[in-house]
Amino acid sequence: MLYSKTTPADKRRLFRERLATGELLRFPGAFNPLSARMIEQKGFEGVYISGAVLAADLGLPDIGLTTLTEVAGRGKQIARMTDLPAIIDADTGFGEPMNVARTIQELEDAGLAGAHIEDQINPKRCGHLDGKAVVDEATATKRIRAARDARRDENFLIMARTDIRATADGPHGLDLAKDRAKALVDAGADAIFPEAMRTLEEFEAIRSAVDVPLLANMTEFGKSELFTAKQLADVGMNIVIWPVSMLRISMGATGRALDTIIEQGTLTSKLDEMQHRADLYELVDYEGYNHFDTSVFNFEVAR
Ligand SMILES: C[C@](O)(C(=O)O)[C@H](CC(=O)O)C(=O)O
Ligand SMILES: [Mg+2]
Repeated sequence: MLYSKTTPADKRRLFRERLATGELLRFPGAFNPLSARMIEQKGFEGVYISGAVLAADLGLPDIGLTTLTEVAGRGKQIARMTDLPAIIDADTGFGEPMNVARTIQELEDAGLAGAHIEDQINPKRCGHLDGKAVVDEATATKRIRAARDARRDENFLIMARTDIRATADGPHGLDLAKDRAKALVDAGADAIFPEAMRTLEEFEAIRSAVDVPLLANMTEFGKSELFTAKQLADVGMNIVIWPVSMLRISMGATGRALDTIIEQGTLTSKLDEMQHRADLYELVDYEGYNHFDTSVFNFEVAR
């Protein structure tokens, strides 16, 4: 009832323990606090909070328009609704290394279990678009050092994302990614997010280059093929995200429902696709609020 029973410090500790097993942890993207509860209810290991979704939710493109205050605020709303660890997309850290330091402390205070900071130039763009540019190694590693120095809970996971793969075609791009990943680990990154890997072999190449947990991004309509959790586990990935997928599914369904209203004047034909009132009430633990007032939940919901 109300919010997570697990403290942020415990979430981080438990997350680190789970990550240390080397198994693949599945982090679907929560597009709002309620969907984080559903991710937990279904039995996933964690919740991902996407910058692209946060921007899209505000009707904005994913080009670094959202601010630290907005991202930390939404991250807090989502993280507090689940006992699962939540990892948030901190883009480029919202500025210079000094800003990265403040970002990490704000995200710790917001109850997140970790964040990724990427090596794109400001303003950043979606990792799966063409024409990205990255900062040089010295600047990228400075961001990660600043993040490490700033955190007060050593279990807060600092993940470095590198976008360098897509800046060059073919094997050269992959070599750049391997070198950048190594440099980021040397700078103190706890984990690496190699962005826009094209094949399983590319994930494998990063796996053999560094010895820290690796994240695979299974975003749709992008540069990576969509692999199964099993395929990614088999090449040694440790976290997989479906960052925007649940928003895409929901918006797709919403568009079809709006068309149905236009065509049929009613949503009766869509009832089976809807989350039932009873399921919504269960998800928000309506009944639990009787603890305060026994008249809060005193009705039956017919399915
Ligand atoms: C992971 C990502 O950074 C995000 O913000 O969710 C995006 C996802 C996307 O735009 O599909 C990215 O890969 O850049
Ligand atoms: Mg992003």
